[in-house]
Amino acid sequence: MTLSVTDLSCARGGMPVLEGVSFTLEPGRVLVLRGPNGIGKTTLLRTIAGLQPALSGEITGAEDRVAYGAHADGLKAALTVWENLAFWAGIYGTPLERIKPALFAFDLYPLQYRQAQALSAGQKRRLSLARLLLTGRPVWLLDEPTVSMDAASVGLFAEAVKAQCADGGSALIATHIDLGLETDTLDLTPYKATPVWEFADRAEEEEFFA
Ligand SMILES: Nc1ncnc2c1ncn2[C@@H]1O[C@H](COP(=O)(O)OP(=O)(O)OP(=O)(O)O)[C@@H](O)[C@H]1O
Repeated sequence: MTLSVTDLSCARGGMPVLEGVSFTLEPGRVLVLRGPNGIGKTTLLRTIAGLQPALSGEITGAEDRVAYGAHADGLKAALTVWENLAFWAGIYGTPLERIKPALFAFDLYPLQYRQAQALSAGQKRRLSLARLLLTGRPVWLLDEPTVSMDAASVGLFAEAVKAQCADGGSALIATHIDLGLETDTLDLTPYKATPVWEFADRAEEEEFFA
């Protein structure tokens, strides 16, 4: 099933951020979100994930079909790597046998008994991404998934995305790096919302903050 976004407008902190965003994401495809810092990539992903309401527009094919991987790792610090994955499997009703392949996919097998709080930043990121494999969800929504990861880990991630797509899934990924995958690209720059209000000049801004 295709994820379809039509004429979507969304806000952050009560301020409109993006207006009139439309795209489709077909099964088997990867769509990379581009645009400068602050343009609204996170806001768009959160809106599609259902974590915040849209201002207007329509999203179809999301609902309980998406797995959202945020910037933050969102791990349970005191649980081991294996326990974190088991916790996640429990939430999604995924058989525990699926944990082992997820450990291998992100080179976490040797670390499986280590508490999450004792992992390096890149290892935490790998664990966070390994959880996606336990969701069984066909559409991945990922926000800067490769931050802190070395080249080998980025390669593992790219392989996981490829496998997800080969399995009929898809991924919408906000990233500034080249994943070395065949992807489509959506630059959000043209969809920047008209600001409700802006400072007329520097003097007005300085006066406001004085
Ligand atoms: N918690 C928040 N409260 C209010 N405004 C926010 C909040 N987080 C972000 N914003 C604002 O919302 C706008 C969109 O931010 P968003 O994080 O979606 O952009 P982004 O494209 O993901 O940026 P980046 O590339 O830096 O991650 C920005 O103007 C930002 O300053």
